[in-house]
Order: sequence, then C-alpha cells, then structure tokens
Amino acid sequence: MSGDSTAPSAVTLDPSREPIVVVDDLYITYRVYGGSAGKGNAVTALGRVVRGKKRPSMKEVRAIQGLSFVAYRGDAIGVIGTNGSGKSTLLKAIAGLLPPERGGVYTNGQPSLLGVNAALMNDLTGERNIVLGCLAMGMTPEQVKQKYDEIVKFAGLKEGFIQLPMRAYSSGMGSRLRFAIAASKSHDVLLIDEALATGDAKFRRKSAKKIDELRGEAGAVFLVAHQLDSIKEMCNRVLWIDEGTLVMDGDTDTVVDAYTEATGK
Ligand SMILES: Nc1ncnc2c1ncn2[C@@H]1O[C@H](COP(=O)(O)OP(=O)(O)OP(=O)(O)O)[C@@H](O)[C@H]1O
Repeated sequence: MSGDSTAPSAVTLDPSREPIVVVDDLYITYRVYGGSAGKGNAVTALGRVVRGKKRPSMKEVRAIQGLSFVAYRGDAIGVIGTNGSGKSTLLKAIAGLLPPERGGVYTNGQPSLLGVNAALMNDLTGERNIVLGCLAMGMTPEQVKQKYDEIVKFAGLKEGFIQLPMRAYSSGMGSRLRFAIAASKSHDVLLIDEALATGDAKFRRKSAKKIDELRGEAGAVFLVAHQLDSIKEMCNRVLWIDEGTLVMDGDTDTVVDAYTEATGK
C-alpha cells in the first residue's frame, strides 16, 4: 500500500475460485433536493428556469463509500450493520438499480433482488401473483404450471388463502409467498433484503434449507437481516458495514461475534 488515503481499496481475487460478484471501490451517493423551493415537479422546475433561479438546495447522502469485495460461486453472504449503514443500498447497487458514483459492480449472470417490497400486487390473489411473478422471472407458462403446486406448498399458507387478494395476507404470509416464488427458480445472484424477517421460526428453518439448495445451483446468495440468528443459520460468510464502509469480511462466527461485541446486540 502506498499509504495514500485516497487510493482506491483494491479487490484481491482468489484464483482457485470462480468470482460471481466483484464490487470494486464502490461509491453510491443519493441526492436529496430540499423542500424550500416548492415541490420538484416539472412546472415548478420550468418556472425556476424561466425566472433564472437556482435549483432548490440539495443534500448529498454518501451511502456507500469505497467498498470492495469479491463473492465467489457457492457463497451465501450475510450483510450486517446498524440502521442506515448502507446494507439495502449495497444490495440495490449489486442488483443494478443504483448507478455508482465511482467504482463499479460486476456480476457474472443476472442478479435478482427479493426485498420486503418485492413487486407483488396487493389487489390480486396469491394465485395470480404466483403466475405473474414467475413470468416476470422469465419462466414460460408451461414452467409456471409445473412449479405452481411446489410454490403453494412451500409458502404453506392457511387453507383457501391462495385464492384471496394479497391485501388480506399478514406481512408474514406475504413474505412467505414472495420467498416461495423467488426460490422456485435458480438465480445467478440472489439478493434477499429482510424478506424473511417476518417469517416464523419454522419457516426460517425451511428457508435456510432452501437457501442452501439455491447456493448449490446459484452463483451467490446475499442476505440482509437484522436477526443475527438467520444470518448464522444461512450464511458461510458475513460482511459488516458501517457508514458505507467495510468494517470486516470473514467467516460468519468471527464477524458476528465481533459485531455483537462492538454493538452490544
Ligand atoms: N432513497 C434515498 N434517498 C436518500 N437517502 C437515502 C435513500 N435511501 C437510503 N438513504 C440513506 O442512505 C444511507 C444508507 O441507507 P440504507 O437503507 O442502505 O441502510 P440500511 O443499512 O439498509 O438501513 P436499515 O438497517 O435501517 O434498513 C442512510 O443514511 C439513508 O438515510
């Protein structure tokens, strides 16, 4: 190392393993425009341009600040950190949903983000959501038919609920169905953001087993969860991030123990 504090944090590759995700000196910044100049719609913006006024005040939130690591085939990586440390931002960046300010994310294959707000339609029945969700993941109608029963069984909803609109589901039921849909297909890179948080202990055990299977077929799995138990059950490796920087990257027990000691959680 040169000792230059602005030098990018380098990624080191293990040549004996297949890299699936490379995050290289990644910076993500959100820009939030202040409210003092009125709402930011097109009319007010045009008015400002006509009157030669400046843009409303803008605040930058540096959510990820120079993060680097490599995920290899078969890795199940837990991402931990306190509220606002940048976990969800990192997953969205890996999914390609946020442009890097600097640095880059390279994935070998298609990333799929399964989040608490994964796009299921509240007014449609569970049944319709399964069909639409599977089609959206690229399955053919024939494949959807083959997978349908397995998804319903895995979600394990109470009798009859699959025919009800999803707005009648509890948050736990919704997250079970979301997970069941996502897990019905193997993914190159599967990103799970708190989607299992509302499941009960039995469902979490079932999910842990499923994630293990997916790890076998998938490239890599990432899991953001506040319950360290889920991370311990499901992950072989953990990234601890704080204020958008990497505090520790290592095997699950070592990192979770260090995190618990540092934060008292
Ligand atoms: N859409 C957004 N616009 C502006 N700032 C944002 C946006 N989303 C997140 N942030 C900010 O970016 C930082 C990281 O947020 P992020 O949601 O990634 O954290 P997190 O670790 O997932 O938090 P939590 O554990 O509370 O879910 C925080 O300071 C947050 O306020």
